[in-house]
Amino acid sequence: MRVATSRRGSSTAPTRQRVAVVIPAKDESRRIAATVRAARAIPHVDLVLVVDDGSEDATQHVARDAGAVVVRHSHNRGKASAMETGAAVVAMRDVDGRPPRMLLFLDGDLGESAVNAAPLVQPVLEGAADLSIALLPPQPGAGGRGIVVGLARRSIQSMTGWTPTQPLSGMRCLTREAFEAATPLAHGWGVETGMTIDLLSKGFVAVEVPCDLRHRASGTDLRGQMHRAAQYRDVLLAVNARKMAGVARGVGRAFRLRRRGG
Ligand SMILES: O=c1ccn([C@@H]2O[C@H](COP(=O)(O)OP(=O)(O)O[C@H]3O[C@H](CO)[C@@H](O)[C@H](O)[C@H]3O)[C@@H](O)[C@H]2O)c(=O)[nH]1
Ligand SMILES: O=C(O)[C@H](O)COP(=O)(O)O
Repeated sequence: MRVATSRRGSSTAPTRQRVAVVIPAKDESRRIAATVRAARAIPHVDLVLVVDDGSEDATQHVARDAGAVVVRHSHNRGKASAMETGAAVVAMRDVDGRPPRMLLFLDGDLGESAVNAAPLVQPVLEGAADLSIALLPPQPGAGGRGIVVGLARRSIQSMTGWTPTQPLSGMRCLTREAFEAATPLAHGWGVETGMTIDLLSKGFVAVEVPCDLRHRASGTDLRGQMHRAAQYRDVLLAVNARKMAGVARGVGRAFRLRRRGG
């Protein structure tokens, strides 16, 4: 388990704590049933919510038949938006007098391997971390050259001091407090990078946890390269927005100090 060098670990009571799995899904009808069934088998999970992000296939029906609660965007809005919708729906289904459910975000294409995300729950449940991020084994057919991953890793490193191994990994478990501190989420594929920067900057603790997960990796074909270009764009936008916000905060602080001094 790799631990970020940041402070703070929230003290989530281990008893009665429940976990909601949130699965953003766009055109995942081939794998979503196996993913949902496997997610339901993860200890502490009592709700599996699929957010169908404007799919053109039967994702919503297949997911419902497999036992998920399903909500749907009528138009595609991107992964980050699906995550926000999912968290809002979980909040509506939380019960008064019980702690809010922890959130476990899983991709829709994990299939049966989704059950192997279970080790993400424990560090957050025990309060050792606020955010746990899955470290995946090498994926068959993956065609990445590390360009997007490198951009995200270097950006997180320079802005927080922590060097994640897999900065784009979207399989992550976090407390509701941490999720709320990370909103509004960065758009689209920038969501993981933005979330990690925001949470570590605010003193939350992140860990990376090895999980034996398999997903549909992007290849080297045109589709794969187009996908990476979109990822690069979104990660860059997320990082630049946070850098600008940092500059604005610095200017504001200097201005206030000057006024106080004068
Ligand atoms: O508009 C979209 C596109 C995708 N998805 C879902 O988002 C998840 C991840 O998408 P995927 O196509 O599998 O992307 P990958 O490139 O394989 O994703 C890697 O990189 C992303 C960041 O760029 C992370 O979000 C992922 O967790 C990580 O597996 C899947 O469940 C998709 O169905 C949406 O909800 N809306
Ligand atoms: O295939 C991948 O690992 C992601 O799409 C990121 O691509 P990258 O190789 O440019 O980092």
